[in-house]
Amino acid sequence: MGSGPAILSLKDVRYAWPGRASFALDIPDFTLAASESVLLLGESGSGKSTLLSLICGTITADAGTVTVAGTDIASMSAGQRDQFRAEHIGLIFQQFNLLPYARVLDNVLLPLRFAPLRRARAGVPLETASLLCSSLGLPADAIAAHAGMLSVGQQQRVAAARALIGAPPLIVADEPTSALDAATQATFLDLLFAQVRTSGGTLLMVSHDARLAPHFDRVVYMSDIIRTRQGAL
Ligand SMILES: Nc1ncnc2c1ncn2[C@@H]1O[C@H](COP(=O)(O)OP(=O)(O)OP(=O)(O)O)[C@@H](O)[C@H]1O
Repeated sequence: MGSGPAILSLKDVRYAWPGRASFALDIPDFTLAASESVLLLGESGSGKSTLLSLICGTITADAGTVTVAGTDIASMSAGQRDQFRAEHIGLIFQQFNLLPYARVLDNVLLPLRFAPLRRARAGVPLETASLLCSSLGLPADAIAAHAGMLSVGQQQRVAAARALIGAPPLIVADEPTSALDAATQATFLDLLFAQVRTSGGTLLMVSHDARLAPHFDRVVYMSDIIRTRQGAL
């Protein structure tokens, strides 16, 4: 379990998608301590991805504050938020979002292009990228390939390496294991956790799959942190 200052804090956050009166997110208090791993469980449509978008600053709250690594997301311009996200947040998307025609290592190095501080933390970037890939269980021939040539499980590992490079303080993963069987999923999580511990980062993963729970320091249910108004006017 993590300790020390909060790496993520949401206070009295409210958000409604423009033109979508039927869904509103209302989060009184949600906090992650530095270095903890948290699984956020919720049903489809409960607002997990919306919450991640608020944390990443791709959307901004209608009310309340979202603080990441001590910075209030709303205090920045859109451009500053993009820069801040690149420096501080490692993202693993549901569909991985790899560039299929780019080499695996170029995919892993991509976040560093827009984040000089993160790049500086990555040491010798190409060596670090290669080491991360092999630590996450990618064989040498896969590391040398174009990302689009890899299996789903291998692409997931590339996506994890891309999120981890340069040790961002917050790693955010949107159901990255949903396409995989339970054994492959467990192996991946073990490798991911080992790397997150090495980097000292905080991991927030959202999922609807309660079987992942034993891997995490803490499990939080969307229903415990949100007040939603499904079907409200
Ligand atoms: N870009 C968007 N524009 C408008 N409405 C959206 C958008 N993204 C999500 N929503 C709406 O917000 C609500 C919550 O969706 P969200 O994707 O956050 O849930 P989720 O828990 O991540 O679901 P899933 O597990 O299926 O991915 C839904 O009613 C959805 O239709």
